[in-house]
Amino acid sequence: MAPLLPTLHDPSALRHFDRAQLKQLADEVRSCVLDNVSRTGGHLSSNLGTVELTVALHHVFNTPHDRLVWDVGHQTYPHKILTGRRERMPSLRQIGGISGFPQRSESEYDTFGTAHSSTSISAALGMALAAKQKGEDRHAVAIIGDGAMTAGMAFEALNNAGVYDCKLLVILNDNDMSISPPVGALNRYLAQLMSGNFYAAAKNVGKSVLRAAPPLFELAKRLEQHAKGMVVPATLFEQFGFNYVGPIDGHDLDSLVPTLENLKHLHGPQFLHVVTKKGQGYKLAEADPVAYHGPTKFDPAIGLVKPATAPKQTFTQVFGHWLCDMAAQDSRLVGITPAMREGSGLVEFEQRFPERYYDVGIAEQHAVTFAAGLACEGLKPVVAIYSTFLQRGYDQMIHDVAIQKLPVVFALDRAGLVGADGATHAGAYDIAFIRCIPNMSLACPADEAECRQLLSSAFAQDHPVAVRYPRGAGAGVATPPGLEPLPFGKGELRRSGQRIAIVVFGTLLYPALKAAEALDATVLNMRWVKPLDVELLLKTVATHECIVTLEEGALMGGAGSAVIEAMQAADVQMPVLQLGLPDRFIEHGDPGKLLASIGLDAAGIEQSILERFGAGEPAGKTRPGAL
Ligand SMILES: Cc1ncc(C[n+]2csc(CCOP(=O)(O)OP(=O)(O)O)c2C)c(N)n1
Ligand SMILES: CC(=O)[C@@H](O)[C@H](O)COP(=O)(O)O
Ligand SMILES: [Mg+2]
Repeated sequence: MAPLLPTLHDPSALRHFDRAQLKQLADEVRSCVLDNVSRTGGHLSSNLGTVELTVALHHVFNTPHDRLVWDVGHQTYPHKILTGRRERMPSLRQIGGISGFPQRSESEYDTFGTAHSSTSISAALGMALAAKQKGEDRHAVAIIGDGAMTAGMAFEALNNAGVYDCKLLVILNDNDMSISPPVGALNRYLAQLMSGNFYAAAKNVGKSVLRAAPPLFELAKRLEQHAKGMVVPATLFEQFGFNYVGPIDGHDLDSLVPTLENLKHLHGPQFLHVVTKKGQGYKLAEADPVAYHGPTKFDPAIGLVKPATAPKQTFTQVFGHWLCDMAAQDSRLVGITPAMREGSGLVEFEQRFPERYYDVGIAEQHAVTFAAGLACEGLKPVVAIYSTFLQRGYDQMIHDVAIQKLPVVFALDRAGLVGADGATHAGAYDIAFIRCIPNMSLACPADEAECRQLLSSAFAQDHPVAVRYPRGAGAGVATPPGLEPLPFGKGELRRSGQRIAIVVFGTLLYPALKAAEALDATVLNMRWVKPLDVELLLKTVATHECIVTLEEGALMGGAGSAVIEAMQAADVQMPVLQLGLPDRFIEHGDPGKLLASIGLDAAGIEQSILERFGAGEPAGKTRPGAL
């Protein structure tokens, strides 16, 4: 049979494919996903699991007129392949290439930009009600995973949607997995829905009844509802006002296509429960969907292999070891993750201290307030959370933790640029949004050793403290075995030089030291954004002509702003150059190249300083009055 995929430049042709062609197409899409992800790295298991669903959706719905809204968006490679981006797949998640997530700027088929979870039902409801208000005849379909469904936001949207008569279809893609095995009562409930006789009965009912396409549609609908009534008590989703259908096999096009065709003609909010397998069709990913959730490049014939030489220790590993060591020393310590056990380095902690480990699901807001509750009772919670996902828990951090001055430690992983995931996942804002909160402190270790020490410093405080560290490895500085803290709120003079002082917050210390060699500049390693070591800062300012601040965080309101505020408060006038993340979103790509592209590597730092302050003339002459 001639391949179908190369002839498809958009989904219009596949609307006319027969079932056999759709099956062939699904096989080709699956191979295309595996082939490309094995070369580029990226999200694999979830994409292998959505192949048939994607084919069926583009077959049944008139996309992009009908809106497909994917949740998280890490499962949209089949969708990208079918919507004109197959040939760009080799550029996936690389600079200038296509994104690993849906982006409105990338394609008209990407109806809603996403990468943080649990937004799809809200956005699709907005689209469905907008269509209704404007008198446009279109469907809005939200496709949400069982993991993403655990977030409060998904339930806020269900609660709102259930009372409207609009063309909204919510598809729950239930693969019984989040990144790691799913947690919580909803998961238990979905497992019940999928279990035993009910699933078998519903599946057969679906096949015998739902295959009857319109014009027998009304009859089919009645039969289906009757059949459902016989085997299913009202589901949670029906209580929310949805018409619930399922569970059906999400890899079986013979179930998917007629079910979707029928649902398209029903009135009011519809809910379809499909069951899929993460990693479907690639045995290694089926067996270990966690490892293949977001693998780096690999040979599909062999699968992921351990590197021959031990890679450098990552900051995540430094945190994981610290957490276990501190837990062994202090029985009050409890560790919390909002569904990021592997990514946040909690695997060993869960094994060793299961009774002190809490995976709360994709529920960042709850994670923070839950920690506050634990702290109220004298426990010492450590919330391990990606900087970008803490954005979800901001009010909780202020209202539930900081105002009550509760001693919660926030271990902020993925601070700064993260690379291939791009702007949605960059930890760009935590310095700016944390340092303005009273009672909060914020530390930014320059390397692995300081990371361990500053975590100990944070844990020793009687108020909330965040410690931010980046994705991956740092300078490679060996961590001390003990748990000795570094002094609270104190930085260090790292290099003495002339005229220019570079005031560094975090891991950019190392490129700064290189730049400083060339410029003979002074370097301060500040370690803390808040409290700021004002004494060290002002002492240094007094003996220099110009100041450079450096951080891997948004410039606006960031650590550099804190330095300028401190100088203003002390009535010190001096030119200040602020280096950090600019006021624009930085797309995906290799993190080293991205940092270089915005001048945050050693050469870029040196060049920016030379451009601003010259190679030796007095700073006042270079930029009079600058601050
Ligand atoms: C707000 C937020 N928290 C955490 C994540 C990290 N994350 C990405 S995918 C995922 C699991 C999603 O599970 P599910 O929706 O079931 O999709 P599956 O991976 O099973 O296809 C998590 C926790 C995220 N993207 N957004
Ligand atoms: C889609 C998502 O949010 C996660 O899968 C994320 O891509 C993981 O990122 P890390 O690879 O940095 O853990
Ligand atoms: Mg899932």
